[in-house]
Amino acid sequence: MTTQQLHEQILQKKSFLCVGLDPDLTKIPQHLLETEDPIFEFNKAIIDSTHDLTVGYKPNTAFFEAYGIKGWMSLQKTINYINENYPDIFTIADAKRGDIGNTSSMYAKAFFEDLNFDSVTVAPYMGKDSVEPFLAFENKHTIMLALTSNEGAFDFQTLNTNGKELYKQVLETSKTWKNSENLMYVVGATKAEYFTEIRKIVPDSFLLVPGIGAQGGSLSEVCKYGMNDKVGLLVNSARAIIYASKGTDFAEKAREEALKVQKEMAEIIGLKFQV
Ligand SMILES: O=c1ccn([C@@H]2O[C@H](COP(=O)(O)O)[C@@H](O)[C@H]2O)c(=O)[nH]1
Repeated sequence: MTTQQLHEQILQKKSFLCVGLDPDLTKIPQHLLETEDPIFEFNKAIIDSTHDLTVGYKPNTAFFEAYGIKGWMSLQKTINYINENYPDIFTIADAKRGDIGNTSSMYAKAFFEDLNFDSVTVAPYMGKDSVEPFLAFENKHTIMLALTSNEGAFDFQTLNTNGKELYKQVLETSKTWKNSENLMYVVGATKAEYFTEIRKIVPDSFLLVPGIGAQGGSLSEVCKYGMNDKVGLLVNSARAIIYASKGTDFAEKAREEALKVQKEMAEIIGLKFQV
């Protein structure tokens, strides 16, 4: 998927919501545990009930890898289900990969070719040769961690290195890499006050923004400081949507929560873009 197609879908759906698929067997409704593949059944129901309100799905691979080979198969079924039934929806493998180039190439193949995700999250710590193998894939996107939503982001990412905070250095340097037009960046919603500075460095890039909902970030603050003239944001929420209910009505309740976020987004888009 191109960023232009993503932008068009955002305007059409009046939404820049990305629903996080973080299935946890201790949290999903009891009745699903009797099915052959509870994780897939859970995801499928969430996807079917929210697909018109969201432009992206972000399965976090940890929540699949934790269940071994069965979890990996649930991930494959989930991405296939989205690609077959809702091919316009942007998919993100939240895997936070990155290694020496030779190994990164294999990670890129796994997520872009085998699983056919539109994008994958990558950690920048190992530098240029660890990220460029992901960038080589046409119409695929590499979403690099810039300033994360957690408290530990202040341990390293905001440290001053040669007169500049590390996350700014990461943003600036990454722009010089081959095929950098395929980059997007992760910026936490809990760090809304940093968006103005970030937009000075990457005015046109899409930002994946986790941290509204369960982590308490503010959607309106993120939009105020982070939105560009093409929206340029994919705002993720997982637990607040997918675990809105533990009962048989979980998919319905997930839709209600997603709708609340989408309505707020529609209002913001309407005000800013007169659509
Ligand atoms: O900085 C980051 C990077 C990734 N995440 C991931 O996003 C979701 C957030 O889930 P919620 O339930 O909406 O809090 C989860 O998969 C994280 O691993 C992040 O939160 N912050």
